[in-house]
Amino acid sequence: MADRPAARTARPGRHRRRPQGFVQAGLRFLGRRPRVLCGLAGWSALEAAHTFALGFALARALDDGFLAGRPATGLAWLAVAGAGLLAGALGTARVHRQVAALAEPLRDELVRRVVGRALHEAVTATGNPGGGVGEAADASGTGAVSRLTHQVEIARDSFAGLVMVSRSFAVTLVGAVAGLAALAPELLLVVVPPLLAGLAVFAGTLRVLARRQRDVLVADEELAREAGNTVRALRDVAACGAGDAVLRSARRRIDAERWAADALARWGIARAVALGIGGRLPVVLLLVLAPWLLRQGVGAGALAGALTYLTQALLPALQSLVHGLGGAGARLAVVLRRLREGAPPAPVRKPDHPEADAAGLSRHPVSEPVPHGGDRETPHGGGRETPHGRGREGVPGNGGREVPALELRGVTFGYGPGAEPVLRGLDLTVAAGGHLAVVGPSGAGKSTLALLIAGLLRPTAGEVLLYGRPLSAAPEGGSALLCHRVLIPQESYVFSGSVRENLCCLLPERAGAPADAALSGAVAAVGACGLVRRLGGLDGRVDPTALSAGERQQLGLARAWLTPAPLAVLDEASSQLDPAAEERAEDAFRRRGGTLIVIAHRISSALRADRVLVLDGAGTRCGTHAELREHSPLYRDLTASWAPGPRV
Ligand SMILES: Nc1ncnc2c1ncn2[C@@H]1O[C@H](COP(=O)(O)OP(=O)(O)OP(=O)(O)O)[C@@H](O)[C@H]1O
Repeated sequence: MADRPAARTARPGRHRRRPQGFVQAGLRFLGRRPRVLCGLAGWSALEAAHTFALGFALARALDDGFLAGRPATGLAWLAVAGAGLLAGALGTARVHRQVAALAEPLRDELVRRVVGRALHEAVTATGNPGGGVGEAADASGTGAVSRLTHQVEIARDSFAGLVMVSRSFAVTLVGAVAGLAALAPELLLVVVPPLLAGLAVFAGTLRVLARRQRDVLVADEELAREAGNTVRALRDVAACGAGDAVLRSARRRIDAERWAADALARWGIARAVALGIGGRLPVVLLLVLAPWLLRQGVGAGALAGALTYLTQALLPALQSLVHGLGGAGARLAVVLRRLREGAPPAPVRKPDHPEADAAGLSRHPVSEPVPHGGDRETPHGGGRETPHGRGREGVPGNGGREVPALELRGVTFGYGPGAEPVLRGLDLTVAAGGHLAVVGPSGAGKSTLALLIAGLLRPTAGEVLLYGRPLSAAPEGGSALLCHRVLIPQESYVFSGSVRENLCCLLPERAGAPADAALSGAVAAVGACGLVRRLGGLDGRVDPTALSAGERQQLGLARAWLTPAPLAVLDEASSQLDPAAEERAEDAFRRRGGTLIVIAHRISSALRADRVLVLDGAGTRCGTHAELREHSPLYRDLTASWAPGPRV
């Protein structure tokens, strides 16, 4: 089993609030309904009479009727038992109505509270009590109310079940004890002590059993929620290379659930012991002590009647009580606690990025006031140096040599064993903090190079090193590389969800939820404020089909800008933006710090870089703009064809 301590610490349902709150609230609720309670008691009395008649009439039918040679009397007593059965059935039917008269008002009261609170929170969260509730708040409010009303339904059913089992046990106990006393008081001496002992064992372990049951319920729900989320997000998980993280998280949930189920099973023994002592031991004692009872004058019919009380009434009622209180009771406690606690209040943040504020982004509250990584300054705050800034990148390697951000050593790559290689024996070094533009004619292998740098393709020969570490050492799939490099392709992947979700999907799990300021800063940096404002802010919905290619690129750029990866590779990632917007986006990545590699399609992009790599098969060269203008005929041709036109 995986790390059990983790499962323990994350153990669900470890609630500190004392359950007396619910008991008191429940008693107050019942106290306000005396008529219903009286009706319930009256019909329950009819049921108790039925239980009484069950054993008593049978005993009389035997002792006074059939065993005494008076079959008519015996049959008459059996008729009494039959009438008791009918009366009991009538009582049970009426009891159901009375229970409904208790459960329905409970549901109404809970629904009223839930909806009232959800509305209140929706209005205060938007800070607009005048009725301007935002679309996002609207949507989340509706979802929350729908979830909570579903929980209310569960609470109602659990409450009704709880009332039924506890009432039924009480009624059966009264009817059976009265019947035993009427048959022969000696029978009580045999039956009542073990019954009380069993009840005491059950009562002693009830609280811990309910807690264990609650743990299982909560763990079960969390596992189901995780599985549901994973299934819905499969495409995103694959796209973000988050398979390992999702698997780890699912394993944690499974372990937590297994631990909770094991613990419940262990405590389930206590339940079996209570049932054995309270329900089965009296039967054994009755049989063992039958000779003594007969000597005390207890008739054979009375013994049969007592056995009937035990096996037909008390044992089933005790079973229902033991299982019902553990199951429905625990479910009710969990649901009521959730309804009482509701969603945590959403703090409204003050805007701290002027541009973002102008875009109206910071007005949206965050659900959790978690900063984006405790030790991480936002890359966007007031021009501060970033974690992926040159300071961190310029780590001297062995022998005092600064480790380059990227090294390609004799890289050859072809799409298939027999295919002509796209790249052949390519050597390239990009210093930490450097800015390289890659140019070349269509089909030269620029995107292939970007994929090799990102570790999404593996070289046929040679080696790619990121910050001195060979990519071949990183596990296949890319998720382990998310902290080192980010690749922004031309076709930006945007999915249905909130703007926030679209921005955060590449962030490493351990970084936690980023602060709104960090998200707004990323949006502002790449010039996407107008777009995000139009979408409704950070919690606005994204419909990929309703966005232009350029808008999708803006979201992709902001998402990449936000990551802590020190190496950013832009593969024509701003090709759909106008030149000014593209310059702004590239500029944002340069100011972000770290190393930048741009697959360029405009001369302006190449001019902004420190160095340019011209991919041209055997004529591949790397140098400054001026050097290449002098030594690379292809570069001269390309720059001539670029100016003044926009594309190669
Ligand atoms: N998945 C693939 N399978 C087989 N061949 C491929 C694949 N992807 C690209 N190629 C081929 O590899 C070569 C290089 O393609 P690549 O996309 O890297 O070029 P590029 O320089 O980025 O082109 P462009 O500027 O048009 O995007 C091309 O001949 C292309 O047809």
